[in-house]
Amino acid sequence: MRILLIGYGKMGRTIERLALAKGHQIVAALSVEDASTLASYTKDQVDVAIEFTSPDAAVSNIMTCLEKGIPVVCGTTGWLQHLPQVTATCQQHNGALFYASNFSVGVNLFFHFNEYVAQKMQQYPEYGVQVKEIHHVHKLDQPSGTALTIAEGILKNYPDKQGWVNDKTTSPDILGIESEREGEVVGTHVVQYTSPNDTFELHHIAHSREGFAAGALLAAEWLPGKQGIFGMTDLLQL
Ligand SMILES: NC(=O)C1=CN([C@@H]2O[C@H](COP(=O)(O)OP(=O)(O)OC[C@H]3O[C@@H](n4cnc5c(N)ncnc54)[C@H](OP(=O)(O)O)[C@@H]3O)[C@@H](O)[C@H]2O)C=CC1
Ligand SMILES: O=C(O)C1=N[C@H](C(=O)O)C[C@H](O)C1
Repeated sequence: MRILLIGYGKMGRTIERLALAKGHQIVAALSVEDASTLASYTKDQVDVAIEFTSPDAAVSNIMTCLEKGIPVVCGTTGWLQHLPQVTATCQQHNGALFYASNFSVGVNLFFHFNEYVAQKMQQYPEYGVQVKEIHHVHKLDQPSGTALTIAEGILKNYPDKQGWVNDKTTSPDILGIESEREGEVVGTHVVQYTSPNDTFELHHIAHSREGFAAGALLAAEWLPGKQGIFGMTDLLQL
């Protein structure tokens, strides 16, 4: 497959390494300096684009790909408030977008179990629930996209909670998401249920970025030829 990498940082470089090992071709790897060249690529040159940049750059990059008819896999987090606008452009151009806040298979299993556990635990009000995420100090967005997906899975099972707050809280009306930035931590997510008598946790620790990159490549192999907006539940048997 001919892959256009948009973003050539920690994720872009990891994806490049795995893609070459699988026999794919990297048409180009664009960093900030090359951002203006994105519009020069056509669907005849590129089978799929993989976008891992920054919250500020993602929407414009996705829109350009959709307008040019290039299927795009996006892992950048922190831009979902613009999803309605992106969805409209995708429909208008009969385009294809694959987005996941986290491409790791393990985290997507975690998402699945998180919803199941929340559904059970909301029947036991003596347990308070909170989410915690820990990432490296270079991360631009907070809370992490993964923590927001986890929060969504909890909130849909806790109708009395009105939303989330990016802090620790003991309020029963709101879900607390605590964010910590520490060294080079790749990505750690915890859902904790605590009662006066005990605590139990769902805990996911990413040991490297390879799991994210492998999932993004699987999505990129799957997406060409499809139309619409897709996510990991379309790709994995969960
Ligand atoms: N969904 C998932 O599974 C995962 C998502 N992520 C998310 O992916 C994003 C990127 O992460 P990561 O690779 O670690 O970050 P990095 O900062 O290491 O890399 C981002 C790269 O994108 C470049 N860039 C910024 N704007 C543009 C643009 N307009 N065009 C082309 N390149 C651009 C940056 O250039 P410069 O360095 O010059 O600023 C940088 O090299 C983040 O939002 C992160 O949260 C990360 C891991 C997994
Ligand atoms: O910025 C990162 O590094 C990561 N970002 C994603 C997120 O915001 O959830 C996924 C992963 O945790 C690493």
